[in-house]
Amino acid sequence: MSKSQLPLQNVGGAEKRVVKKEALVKLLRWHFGYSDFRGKQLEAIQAVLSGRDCFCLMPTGGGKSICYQIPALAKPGIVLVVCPLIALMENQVMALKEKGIAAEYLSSTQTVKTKNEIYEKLESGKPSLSLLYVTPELIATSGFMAKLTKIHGKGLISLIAIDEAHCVSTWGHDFRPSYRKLSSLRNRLPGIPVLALTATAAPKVQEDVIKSLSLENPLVLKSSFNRPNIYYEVRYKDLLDNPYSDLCDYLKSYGNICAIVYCLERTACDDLAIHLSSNGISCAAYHAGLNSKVRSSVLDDWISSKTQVVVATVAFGYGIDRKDVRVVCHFNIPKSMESFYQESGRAGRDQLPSQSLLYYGVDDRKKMEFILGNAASKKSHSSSLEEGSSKKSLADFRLMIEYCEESNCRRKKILESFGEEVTASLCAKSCDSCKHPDKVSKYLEELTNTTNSRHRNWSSRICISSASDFKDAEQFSEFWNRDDEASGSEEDISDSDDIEITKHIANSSKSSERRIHDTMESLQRAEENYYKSTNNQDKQVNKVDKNSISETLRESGKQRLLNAIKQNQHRFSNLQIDFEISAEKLENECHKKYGKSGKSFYLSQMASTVRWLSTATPDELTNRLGTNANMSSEVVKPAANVSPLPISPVITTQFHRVKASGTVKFNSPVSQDAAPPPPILSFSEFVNRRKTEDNNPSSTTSKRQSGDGVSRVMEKKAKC
Ligand SMILES: Nc1ncnc2c1ncn2[C@@H]1O[C@H](COP(=O)(O)OP(=O)(O)OP(=O)(O)O)[C@@H](O)[C@H]1O
Ligand SMILES: [Mg+2]
Repeated sequence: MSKSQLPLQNVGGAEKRVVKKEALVKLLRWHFGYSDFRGKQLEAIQAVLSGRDCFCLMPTGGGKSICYQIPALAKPGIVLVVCPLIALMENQVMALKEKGIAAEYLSSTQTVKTKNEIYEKLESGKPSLSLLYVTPELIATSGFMAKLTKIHGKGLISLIAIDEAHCVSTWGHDFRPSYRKLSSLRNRLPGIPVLALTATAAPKVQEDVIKSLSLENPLVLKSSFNRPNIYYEVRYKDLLDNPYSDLCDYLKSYGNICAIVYCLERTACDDLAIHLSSNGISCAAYHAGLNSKVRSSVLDDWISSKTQVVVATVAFGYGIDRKDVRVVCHFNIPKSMESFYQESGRAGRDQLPSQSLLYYGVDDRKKMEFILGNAASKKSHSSSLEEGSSKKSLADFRLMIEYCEESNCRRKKILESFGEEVTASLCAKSCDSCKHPDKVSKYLEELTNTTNSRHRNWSSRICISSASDFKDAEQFSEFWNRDDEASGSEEDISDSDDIEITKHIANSSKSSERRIHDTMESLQRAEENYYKSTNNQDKQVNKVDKNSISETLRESGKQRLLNAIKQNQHRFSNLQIDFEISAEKLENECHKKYGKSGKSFYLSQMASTVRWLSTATPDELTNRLGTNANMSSEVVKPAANVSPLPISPVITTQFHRVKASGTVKFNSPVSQDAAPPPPILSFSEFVNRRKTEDNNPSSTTSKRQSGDGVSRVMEKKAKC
């Protein structure tokens, strides 16, 4: 594989040769459309490109992914990315492919055929891949490790990136036993730099990550964890007449904004989602109790703005990159400051004013204390390591209680809990305690009085309910399941969504191959049973009725596909197709394939078609409409003057990768002359401005004109 010609510069002596900033910025602009690097991104990229290990600590939404995605484009070879969740890998790979970057992931959810194709690519000796995403469980298997060693032997691995690296540490809030096995990568793939990335700032976790991954003299980069665009607020359930209605009014007061509401239990998600929906809020529930088809459709609808609010357990979150989440609400107190920071940090990834709202209730607090205490007492019978981590869970939760029950600055509390020293003025009245100190003090006083007067009732109620309700809560909430993860399974489904299967595998004492085989069989059996039951109409009349596809559903399906085509029309602008007829053809295809199997299969097929439309090339769309759906030739006419594929401005070898994937965007990146960032508006200013723009669409004309894009691309090509 030929080396790229990126310009190098010497820093502090001849040995330290780093890639020049200008060349990297060009790549960033070309592939991602961003005008410059943020925070410590550049330093991290330069470090790993020079062959140095790096530990990179950046806040949620800070842009950690770019730290390994740019090296993948700057240097020949594959960047191996270890990710904790399949959903996260899928999202990132899909987004990269949309940008014409050759990325793949390997997971147990893929078909054997797809996996084999990727393995063939890897073993071809000249893989066109830039990034390969894998689960930590896959890395732990001897079969995959042997493959990696072989690829490494051919000099084809350029970097190992460990995303969400705090999962390595038992001190972190999301410990994953399989992450600990990643230390073997250092010995098995010698000479390859390792980049560990996390948004978890506890010093103990940092030390543990560096040690466990055997990072050698790493460059340690730490950014401030402050999220200045998030306003923090706590509301007290015990002082509200009806917290459900309060949340409903709160969301409505901002109009049709995008939000995530976190609940502790699955049933609470369902109830709250029903309540919000019945009050006119576009919303859906998401948790591991729903089948994967439903979850996938909820996710699709939310990402494509069809639904605005998702009411979810912690199963929802990692790697979901919707930038315009304006509100993250915790309807129950989270288990630790780290979880709270990660989850609330999903708001405002576009850096615009956003809100974190936490509903604190004394009942919720007791429930969580009970759960954590229970876990601690179970573990006190196990190893001292586990016992230590359980005590830590209780101490972590204490910080969350303090966050809610103290009248001091909330932002300061968050940052100080991560060991960051901050001045009182940093907050600039962007939390309720700083903005309305008198009100917050009054509420806390009322809370103390209320809890004191209700204390006796509570303690008896809590004791009675604890035996039954809390046991149920343990079964239907998500966060502790990660601790129960199988530690040696072949390739566990790295998704909290698949807890049942993982647990089943963990409990089995069979060989790993046998376990995989069993899992595949049980999945197949479940699918066959589903088909049998839906086809057996005599016995299952009610089920089929419930599952039937109405004309209204089909109409809304067509509309959904039409919207998806329109959203992606910049890519299909060279095709002379009638969007409505195309949507109808695609819907017909879905209905023909899955109509008989029932609503959920039909919906999931629709969802996957929407996803497909977001990455399909004009040719792929033509083929699908032309052959699969018998599209008439009048409808699909490929334009005669299809523009040639653009060439990346910096690396010529990249051209082949881009061309191979065939999904180059014709829209050019943003202007090279970076405009100064707009002033940060207050949250209400921002929402009001959006409302005005919505009412006056002519004020926001589209800037994405493919003609401009192509000519700019051609200009760049000429410069090259
Ligand atoms: N230099 C940049 N300029 C503008 N936007 C950027 C830049 N780098 C990244 N982003 C955008 O910021 C958002 C957050 O990036 P990313 O998902 O990598 O964050 P993260 O640090 O991994 O967050 P999390 O901890 O939640 O996983 C993305 O939408 C990404 O495209
Ligand atoms: Mg990330």
